[in-house]
Amino acid sequence: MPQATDTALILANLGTPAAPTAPAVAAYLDEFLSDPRVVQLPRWLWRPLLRRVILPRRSPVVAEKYAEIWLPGGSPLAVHTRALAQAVQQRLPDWRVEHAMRYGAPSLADTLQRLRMDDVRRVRVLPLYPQYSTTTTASVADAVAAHGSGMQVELLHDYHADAGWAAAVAASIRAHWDAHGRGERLLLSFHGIPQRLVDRGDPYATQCEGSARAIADALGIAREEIVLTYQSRFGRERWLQPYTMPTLQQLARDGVRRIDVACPGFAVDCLETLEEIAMQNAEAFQQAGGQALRYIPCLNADAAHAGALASLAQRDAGWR
Ligand SMILES: C=CC1=C(C)c2cc3[nH]c(cc4nc(cc5[nH]c(cc1n2)c(C)c5CCC(=O)O)C(CCC(=O)O)=C4C)c(C)c3C=C
Ligand SMILES: [Fe+2]
Ligand SMILES: [Fe+2]
Repeated sequence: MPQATDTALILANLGTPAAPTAPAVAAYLDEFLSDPRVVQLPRWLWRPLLRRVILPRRSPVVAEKYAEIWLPGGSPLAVHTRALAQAVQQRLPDWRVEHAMRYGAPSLADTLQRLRMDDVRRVRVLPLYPQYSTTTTASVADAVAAHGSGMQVELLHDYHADAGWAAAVAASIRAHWDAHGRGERLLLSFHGIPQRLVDRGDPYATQCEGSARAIADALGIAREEIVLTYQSRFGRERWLQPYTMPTLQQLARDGVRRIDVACPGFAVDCLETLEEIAMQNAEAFQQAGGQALRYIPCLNADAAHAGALASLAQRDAGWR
């Protein structure tokens, strides 16, 4: 078990553009989509396609989406990740708690370097992905392996069925029900990944299922009362199904009027929750005949979230 002061905890998140502008989004997507953990096409084919076709077309469109959700303090993902790290720091006064991004700033490389300069010897890296995926968690592991030399660095694999985390998610759903009444359905939407990766052994889908079960248990409802879907498909190949948007549209056509949607695969709110779910999917649900999609925010810097992560950080099991 790590001891005081010479121990640090890094909360590692995906990263986000520095500004809601096409050049900043292009720089971010360039780094993100060049990661072979994320896109597995051969480099000679993918690099020119990305640089010449995808970034010029996609960046201005995506920049407008970021502009719609941008906060005074920056991108929501950055603002909430920072606040979460501060909340965890308060619960771990003997640790040094930092946050870092896999893509963009503050980078994992710079953060590890700063800790090394300050003679921190033990670092625990907690990827802010409750469910393990090769596309996310393993990519953080790659960066840590590349930049974590000279220190004892441990990484948490996942916390998809952690009781404290599931209880925090359940409490946020209950609070939403108390404030707004319970909708006719509860839908949990997770970020998708290509089905191909799951077929090759990525445990992500199994862990998303496990999370839904843990959240149902913590809510005291049956798993069957939850609809589980996958969002944010990128590219043309088959991703994990069922897809979020067509499922919502079908539910509306089937007569569901009010639906509650939470995104427990995202530790903090970001483009994929605030724009894709709370704006785009909410509109599609209404256009298909639904009355209201009520989005339940991510845990963000909630006390229960910070408490669950602080207790994970201190635990002996799960780190390697
Ligand atoms: C929560 C886990 C995530 C998994 C798994 C994941 C896989 C994955 N994502 C892409 C492509 C994109 N994702 C984008 C945004 C985005 N993705 C996650 C999380 C996961 N991605 C988050 C938290 C965000 C939001 C970032 C923010 O700034 O708010 C984007 C960028 C937006 C866009 O251009 O649409 C892309 C692209 C792939 C290809 C993939 C697995 C193969
Ligand atoms: Fe993504
Ligand atoms: Fe998206």
